[in-house]
Amino acid sequence: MRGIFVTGTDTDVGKTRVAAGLVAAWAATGEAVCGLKPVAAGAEATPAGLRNEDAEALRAAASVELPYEQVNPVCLEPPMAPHLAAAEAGVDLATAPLARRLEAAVPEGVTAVVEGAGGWLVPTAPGETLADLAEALGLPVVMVVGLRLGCLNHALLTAESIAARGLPLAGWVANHIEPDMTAAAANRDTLAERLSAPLLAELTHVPDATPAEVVESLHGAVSRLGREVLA
Ligand SMILES: Nc1ncnc2c1ncn2[C@@H]1O[C@H](COP(=O)(O)OP(=O)(O)OP(=O)(O)O)[C@@H](O)[C@H]1O
Ligand SMILES: C[C@H](N)[C@H](N)CCCCCC(=O)O
Ligand SMILES: [Mg+2]
Repeated sequence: MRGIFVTGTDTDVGKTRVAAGLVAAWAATGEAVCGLKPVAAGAEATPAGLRNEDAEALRAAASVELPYEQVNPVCLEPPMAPHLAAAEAGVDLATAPLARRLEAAVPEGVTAVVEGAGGWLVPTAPGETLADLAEALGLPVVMVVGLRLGCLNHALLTAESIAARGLPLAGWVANHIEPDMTAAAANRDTLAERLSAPLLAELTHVPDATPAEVVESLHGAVSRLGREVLA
């Protein structure tokens, strides 16, 4: 598969904002691009079936339209750890068949932006995590850092675990999820010094950012990823 896997330092750090923004920014350059949300926990019942808002946002940003079930093959209703929601629903989260489904869903020549769920090592099937899925798909990783107290440790642990699997960390995004984090810029600089991957973009704190505003802040990230990862 050609694309990137978007992980984050935690749940609620801005992975969807970044992933959907990257999809839209790529689409704006004329690229054939789609978003995928392999496993979603937290969904609404609709007449068409369960729908998760991350998957809907990724679909809405795409230039290549895929059926909902291909974008989000596993959609679980309760907003909780996915392996627990899957156990309740009797759903199997095994990596290998899920990776095969995703690969079959993305047409040749289409770039896929794959959003994880929660952080890097969120459990899936027994003994497996979402990191195994990123590895099975063979994708370079983009890490979204939600800038808040505690994120330095989370970001450095995540980067170390990505490297330990031999996956490339294509870059990271500094996301100002808090309006008034103390020493936000110094925390960003600390990570820039200690992570070997490039800082791809910085998203300022904007609670109700429009898609156009998010795209604007990700143009540079898309051209860098395009040159270095998708070339
Ligand atoms: N830069 C920002 N400024 C203000 N609010 C933001 C920013 N980035 C994200 N948010 C808000 O934070 C919340 C969480 O963001 P988002 O849904 O993208 O997180 P996530 O990492 O994808 O979470 P999940 O693990 O559930 O997939 C959303 O309400 C989003 O609008
Ligand atoms: C419900 C939430 N928004 C995400 N979909 C799932 C987050 C799982 C986190 C699991 C954990 O690391 O404890
Ligand atoms: Mg999300």
